[in-house]
Amino acid sequence: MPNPAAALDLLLLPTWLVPVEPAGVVLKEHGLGIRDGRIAFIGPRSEALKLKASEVRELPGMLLSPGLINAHGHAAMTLFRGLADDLPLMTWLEQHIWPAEAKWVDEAFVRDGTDLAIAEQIKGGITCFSDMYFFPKVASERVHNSGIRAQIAIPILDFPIPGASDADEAIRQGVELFSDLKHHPRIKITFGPHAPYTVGDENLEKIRVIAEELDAAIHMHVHETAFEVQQSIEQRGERPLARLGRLGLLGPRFQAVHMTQISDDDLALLVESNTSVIHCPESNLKLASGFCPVERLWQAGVNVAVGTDGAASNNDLDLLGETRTAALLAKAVAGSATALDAHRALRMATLNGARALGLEAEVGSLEVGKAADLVAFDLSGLAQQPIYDPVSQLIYATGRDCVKHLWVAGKQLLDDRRLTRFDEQQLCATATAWGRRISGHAE
Ligand SMILES: CSC[C@H]1O[C@@H](n2cnc3c(O)ncnc32)[C@H](O)[C@@H]1O
Ligand SMILES: [Zn+2]
Repeated sequence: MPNPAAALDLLLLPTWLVPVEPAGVVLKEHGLGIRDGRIAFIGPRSEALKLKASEVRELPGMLLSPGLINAHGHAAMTLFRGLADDLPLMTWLEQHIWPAEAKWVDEAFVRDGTDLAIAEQIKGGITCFSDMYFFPKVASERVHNSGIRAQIAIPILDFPIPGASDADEAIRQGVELFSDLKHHPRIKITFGPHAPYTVGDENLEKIRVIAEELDAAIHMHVHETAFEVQQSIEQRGERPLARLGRLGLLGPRFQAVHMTQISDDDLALLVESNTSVIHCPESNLKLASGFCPVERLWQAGVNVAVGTDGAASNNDLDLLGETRTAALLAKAVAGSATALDAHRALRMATLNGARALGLEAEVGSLEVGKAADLVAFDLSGLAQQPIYDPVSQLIYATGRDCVKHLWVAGKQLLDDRRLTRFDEQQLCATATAWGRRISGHAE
C-alpha cells in the first residue's frame, strides 16, 4: 500500500498545471508530487511545500501537462522520410514505399529507425506512441531500452512482409510477443491488420478470435480514402466499416485509423460499438486522402484521438503541430470556428489517446495514482506573450521546440531539451548513413 506521508521523489512547481481531467481546468500556484513513478500529490503550492521531497524543481514560465500520446504511426519509417513526396496514397504505397520496404527493411533498419522516431517524439513532448511496423519484437526492445511507453501493433497482411512469410506466421509471432510482454509496465501488444483492402475475411476472423481470447486491441487503417470505400462497394457489395462490423471486429478495443469517409450508417456503427477513431490530419492532407469530420464524431460521442502516421507521409512526428492542424482543420470541415477548441484539442492529444489505446486507467491526465507521464512546455518566449489562456497559447502559438522537460513513469527522458538516454549526434549520423545507402550514394 502506498504511504501518503512518505517522502516524494520529486516535487514539480510549474506556473500552470493542466490536468486535462477535469476538462478545461488550469491550476496556478499548484504543485505535483511523484513517488515510485506515479503521481502522488496534486495540490496548492503552499501545501506542496510542506511535503518532504528528495528533489524540488521550480518550473517558472512552464505549463505542466500529461505527456502527448501519438495514437498512430510507423516508427521506423523515419528512415524513409522524404523518400516519396507529393503522391496519392496508392501510388505512394504501391510504386514507392512497398518496393523500398521489400529492399531495405530488416531488423537493423527497424532498430535504427525506431530509435530515431523515439528520440524525435520525446523531444516533441510525446510520452506514449502507437507503432505499427515490421519486426515488432525489435521495436519493443527499443521501447524497453528508451524508457518511453508504447502500443506495438503486430503488422498483418494477406501477403508476405519483412519478418513473416504469411499472416499465420505474423499472428503466431504476435501471440508469442503478447505473452512475453503481458506484464511489461510500458509496452502493450495489439494486433494490426493493415487495412480492409490488404486483409481478407478469413484472416480478419482469425484476428478477431485471438484478440478476444487475449483481450487484446485491434489497430487498423480504415476508410483512409474514398477510393478504398468505392472499391469495397464494387468488389464486395459493402463498405469496409460495415464489413468489419459484420465480422465482429468493432468495439471498444478497436482503433479505426483515418476514417475520412463517414456515412450516417458508419457513424451509427462507430457510436453503437464504442469504437475509437484515430485522426491523422497531416498525412490525410499530404496524400490528399480526405478529411475526418472530427467535430461531427465528437458531438456524436465517438472517442477521437490524434496521430502523426509515419514520417514518410507527414513528414514529421510532431504531435503538438498535428494537434494544431487538427484544431484548425476541424473548424474548416465543420464550417464552424467553435469546432475543436484548444482545450478539447489538448484532450484529444492526451486523454482521448489513452482511451483509444486502452491506457486510460494509467495515463492521459494528471490524476493521483496515474503514472507520472508528464511534459513541461516553456511558454516564456516572446512568441507566447501575453498569456490570457496558456492552453490556447500552447495549441495555437507554441512549437515543439518549447518542450523543455519530459518524464515517463517518473523517469526523466528529456532534461532542459537534452535527451537523457540517447546520443543525439550518433542518431543523426546513423540516419544519415541509412539515407546515403537508400539513395544510392552508399559507402
Ligand atoms: C502493416 S502496417 C505497415 C505498412 O503500412 C504502410 N503504411 C504506412 N502509412 C500508411 C498509410 O497511411 N496507409 C496505408 N498504409 C500505410 C507501411 O508502409 C507498411 O507497409
Ligand atoms: Zn498509417
